[in-house]
Amino acid sequence: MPLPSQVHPDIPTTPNVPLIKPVVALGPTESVIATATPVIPIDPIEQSKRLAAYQAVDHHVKPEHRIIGIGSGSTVPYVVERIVQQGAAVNKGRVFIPTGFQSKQLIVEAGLSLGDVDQYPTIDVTLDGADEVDHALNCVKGGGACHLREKVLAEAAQTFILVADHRKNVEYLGTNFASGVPIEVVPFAYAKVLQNLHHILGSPKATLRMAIKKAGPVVTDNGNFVIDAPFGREHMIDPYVIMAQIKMLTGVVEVGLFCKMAKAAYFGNADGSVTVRWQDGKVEQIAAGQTAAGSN
Ligand SMILES: O=C[C@H](O)[C@H](O)[C@H](O)COP(=O)(O)O
Repeated sequence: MPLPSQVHPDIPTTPNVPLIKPVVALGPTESVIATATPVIPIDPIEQSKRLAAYQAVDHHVKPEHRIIGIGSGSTVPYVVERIVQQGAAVNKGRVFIPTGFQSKQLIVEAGLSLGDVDQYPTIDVTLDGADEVDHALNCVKGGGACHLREKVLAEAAQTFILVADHRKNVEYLGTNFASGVPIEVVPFAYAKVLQNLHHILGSPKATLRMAIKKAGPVVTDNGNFVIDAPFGREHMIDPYVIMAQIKMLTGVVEVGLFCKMAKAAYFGNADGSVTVRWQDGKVEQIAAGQTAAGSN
């Protein structure tokens, strides 16, 4: 996964600054026809992600932090972008632990030092994206099939922080992210796990996740398959029970339900503000002019 400026070439690296065409020196025989420089608007959802990521990094990635977990998903490139902005001096002594191929690439391409959780089973802070987060800070993860490693890094972290845009901020899981709970399974067990999900745990629409540009199923960074299992609201009001039941099925490696693991969740809003939900239920609104990205 490339850095944010490569993912979205129309997005300037400094928020609120329009993209200017590069100036190219002309040769002596060349002339130029004056045209208005196009100002390409920043995608509002991308701006929301960046707001959340910047604010979370500014609050939780402190100079004394040495071991930092980097999660997966579309908001995480902005986390890395902000960490790089903290400067080479502070980043020199740090080690960054990825949750998968995407974050490993982000770390390497940003020139940061790479480590792994088997070397560093205690992490100062992990920042990660989410598919949805409820008001009790339960969340669905695994839309990108990274949730096994993500959960290990979340557990290893002294502080686990979620970052996302406002669409992920929901009262109940399954509100917008309807494809279901991602479940990583050992390949040879997938049919039995599916049968158990359909007939025992009450998810008749559970399906094996298929790849888009490859014939066959999605294969995770760990060589496993993923099942997506939708559950009704009655299970999602307090998802811990269904999470534990799914995890008990033989062949299941990890469930993409993270129950009350995060200390805080940062959501970038369309109006440029950031909503912060804390573990203790407190909700903080950071006004547009007060956000880290807004003040840049
Ligand atoms: O497996 C992927 C991770 O759990 C992601 O953090 C999650 O899917 C959110 O990704 P995105 O920000 O791309 O929606």
